[in-house]
Amino acid sequence: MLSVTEALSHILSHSHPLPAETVPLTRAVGRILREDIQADRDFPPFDRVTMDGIAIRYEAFASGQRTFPIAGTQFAGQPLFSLTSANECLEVMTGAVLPDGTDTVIRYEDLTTENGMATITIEEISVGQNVHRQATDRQAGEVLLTTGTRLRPTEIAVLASVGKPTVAVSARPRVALISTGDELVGVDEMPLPHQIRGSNTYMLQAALLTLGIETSLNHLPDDQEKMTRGLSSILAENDLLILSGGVSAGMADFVPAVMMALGVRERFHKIAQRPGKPLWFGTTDTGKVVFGLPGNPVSTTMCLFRYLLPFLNASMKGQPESTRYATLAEQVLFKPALTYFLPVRLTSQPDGSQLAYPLPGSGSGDYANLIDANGFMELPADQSEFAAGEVYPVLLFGEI
Ligand SMILES: Nc1nc2c(c(=O)[nH]1)N[C@H]1C(S)=C(S)[C@@H](COP(=O)(O)OP(=O)(O)OC[C@H]3O[C@@H](n4cnc5c(N)ncnc54)[C@H](O)[C@@H]3O)O[C@H]1N2
Ligand code: MOO
Ligand SMILES: [Mg+2]
Repeated sequence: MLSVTEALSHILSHSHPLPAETVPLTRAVGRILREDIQADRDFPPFDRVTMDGIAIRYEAFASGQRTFPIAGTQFAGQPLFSLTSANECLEVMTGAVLPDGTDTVIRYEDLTTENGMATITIEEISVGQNVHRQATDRQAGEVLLTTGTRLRPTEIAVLASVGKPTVAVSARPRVALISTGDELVGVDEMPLPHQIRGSNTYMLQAALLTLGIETSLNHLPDDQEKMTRGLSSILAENDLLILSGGVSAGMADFVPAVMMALGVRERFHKIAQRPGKPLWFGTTDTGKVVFGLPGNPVSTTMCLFRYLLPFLNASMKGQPESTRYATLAEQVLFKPALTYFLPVRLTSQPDGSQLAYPLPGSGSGDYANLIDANGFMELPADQSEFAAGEVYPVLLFGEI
């Protein structure tokens, strides 16, 4: 059986880079940038006042002057004023350009004003205080964001600042999510005693939406013929199919056979892991990709984080995410020669480390257990005892 890393490299070898497209900035969050972004101006573009108060020439203060006639006011958004007399001051507001002829700002809390005069009431000031100097953060022409960056709200702010009403990002794959199983009913239906409401495709849809990927929700029954017909048209209209269920050893687990009948070549079936062992992966000659995720909800979730998200990231030419690690809080024993994805509750410690408390739950059907967990810890297959204090990689639910 394939190991986790072998399976992932198979999967990544079948990711085809998607083309770039231009989208409005207002729709770009979560998408992968496909152009380098330069600073069009210095950051900040002018000497920026950072406190409401008065601007003076430091020399005047250093020579003993404490009371300054107020010669005017420089508001934010007004063109540059000049202080004509070195012994006067200008009132200045946060966000304003520092007036020409001044170099230091004293906040209102440190002065009094009366009859058009400002008197500084503190003894210690430093030259240049309360001024955010032009170009101290970034210089015009500097590359701020590189292609492959996933656009978070903080990057959206940078794009707005440099004047990008539209931005080049990776096109999104056409993705169909397909639940299978006669026991499943819709979210708006009342299940009979032997039925359940399907949840996996909703979980997958939510995960992909955070990457800006829209998906269609589909359902097919455990009927080989109906499944073949349904999947044939879904395959024709999509680049990526993500199925849930129907991939293990049951008499109604038709997904691998149906896929092969539709010309999807099996690249692998089964990985030495728990949960998620029966993962099925296939591709067509035309470059379409099919993930047959195991139906048990914890397996589906684990396969999303370990395989599907890296695949999508590679297809959209995103910069690889760095591996996260945490420290196991308690001893764990796991005998089978399988990589064990253990649900854990991560807590930050005062020393800055992350402790992972095991939440094994009652198996891969126990998705309520994931409410308390905030990630999976990946425990290697060649070990059966995992001691408290050992450090292992973690997949964090909050990272998407
Ligand atoms: N004889 C064997 N039986 C099983 C094996 C095996 O190796 N030999 N593997 C087990 C493992 S491990 C897993 S994981 C499951 C995988 O099952 P399938 O992918 O075939 O999925 P189903 O049989 O259709 O369903 C399994 C389970 O998941 C529930 N399910 C399915 N879809 C959804 C959905 N959209 N939302 C919520 N829950 C869903 C379904 O009701 C079942 O309870 O097989 C083991 N069996
Ligand atoms: O490997 Mo399965 O995913 O235990 O239920
Ligand atoms: Mg099954």
